Amino acid sequence: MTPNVLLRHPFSFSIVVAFILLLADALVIYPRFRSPLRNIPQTTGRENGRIIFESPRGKSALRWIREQPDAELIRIKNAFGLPTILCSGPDALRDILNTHVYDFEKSWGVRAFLARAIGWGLILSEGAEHTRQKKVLTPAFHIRRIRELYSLMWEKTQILQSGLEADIKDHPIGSGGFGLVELSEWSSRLTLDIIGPAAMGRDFQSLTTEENPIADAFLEMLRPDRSRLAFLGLHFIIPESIVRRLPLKTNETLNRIGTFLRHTCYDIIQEKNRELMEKGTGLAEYDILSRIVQTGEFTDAEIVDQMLTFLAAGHETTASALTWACYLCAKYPEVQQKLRAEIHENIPSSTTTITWDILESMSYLNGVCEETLRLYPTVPATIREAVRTTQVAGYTIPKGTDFILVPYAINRHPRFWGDNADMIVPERWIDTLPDGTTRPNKTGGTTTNFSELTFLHGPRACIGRDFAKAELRCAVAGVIGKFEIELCTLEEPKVTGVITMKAEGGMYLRLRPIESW
Ligand code: HEM
Repeated sequence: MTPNVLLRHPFSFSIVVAFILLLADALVIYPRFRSPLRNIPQTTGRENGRIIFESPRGKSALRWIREQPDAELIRIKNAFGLPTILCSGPDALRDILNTHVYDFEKSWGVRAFLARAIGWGLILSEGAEHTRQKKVLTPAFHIRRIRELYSLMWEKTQILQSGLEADIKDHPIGSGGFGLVELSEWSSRLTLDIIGPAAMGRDFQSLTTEENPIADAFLEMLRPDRSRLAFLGLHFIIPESIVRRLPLKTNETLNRIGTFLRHTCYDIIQEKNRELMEKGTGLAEYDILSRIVQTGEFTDAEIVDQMLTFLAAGHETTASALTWACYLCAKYPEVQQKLRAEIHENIPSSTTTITWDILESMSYLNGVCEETLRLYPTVPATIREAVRTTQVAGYTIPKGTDFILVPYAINRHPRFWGDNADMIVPERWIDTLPDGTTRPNKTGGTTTNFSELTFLHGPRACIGRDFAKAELRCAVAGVIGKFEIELCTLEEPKVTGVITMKAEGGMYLRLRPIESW
């Protein structure tokens, strides 16, 4: 179309001009002169897309935060030049996680992707429905209930010890009684065998059986490889309803595993319903499922989704934390030795019965677990979208603005953690009282809760936080008490993972049993 043609067709001309003006407004005038986001400090270049593929996820965010240490918010351009906002200061985090928490939701595409793996349970519910579900489910995670589970957690940790001893014998390395052990799969099996009975009264026995379809299903579903990451990335650009119809192998795998896990959960729920009919409402209140069934608040289909959520969110996460705790102990032998001394002082042998007050009073154990969760937050990044125009740290945020929250970066922010933010310092989490005794503290010596985002905060915080911390304490005490651990290479493990932080190719470490414990 030449200009002459346009002048002869004024209507077409106006449409073209209007289109050019709209484009110029959207790409140049609005972002530079009118957008309420324009005053937020920004990074240079278009770097957002990296966050999905980089290793570790959150590395770039940490760099941006360190470049602008006092910023509450940082503007990043995504692959299409549109802004995504990184939350980097305590006021912004408070607004998003507490004050205006329901003005933010996880974007639809990512929720739809996650739903195929973890069901439409609590994690993916939003707004009033989330408030309702959280209210009903929270009592099942009361600290009193968690403490009742310590004996189950310790019993399973003892089974893990036997499994590791056998593995060491089968895979000797060098002289001196060491064996080469891949820790991440053992950790996964341990946490699955704890969440099974705790969540649904079903012992999957994955620590003792070679073939375990449930454990294998989760391992396959969450297998961290580039095709899975690329598949996740697709959900940011193509609607999920289209992605799920593409002839991709990942679609086939997710459908197959999803159907298998759903059927398994459904069968367990039917069993639980029958038990409830037979015994009336006096059903043992041991597992989370029994409690949920007895509330009468959810349909069977909804309970299947909640169970899938608890199984997925409740096992890979803590397994990852245990794996990184072992890695850190191998990397820092002085931390390992100090921790073992505390464990042996408080728990005379691996066959001793433990109680929650013993485990919860061990300051150094608490410090090592907290530092692991800080340095290797299982969920290194998560996203939010403003579902209405709102305010964050004094900035007006238009509806539709995308946000990223990056525990990996916040947890290593020198503004909160000082110059040694990247180092493991368990002592941060220990208070020394005037009489010289020590006790664990909850903030790592920082002045705000928002210095650590591993479990987030506020109404959307992880419901399983106390559960995970108890489980981690038990498992770390059992493994470090019973085994000396060494690195088998000085090379840093490459961190990967679709949602959680995993070591690429597994976490191979050298282990030697401590016979005297
Ligand atoms: C080290 C272990 C764990 C870590 C680091 C962790 C981390 C998180 C994070 C960051 C979230 C918020 C995600 C978001 O909103 O974007 C979350 C939510 C959640 N987690 Fe965990 N989690 C852990 C263990 C567990 C366990 C053991 C369970 C269950 C037994 C669990 C169940 C959930 C549920 C149901 C939610 C949704 C809460 C809500 O939206 O209200 N998590 N977790």
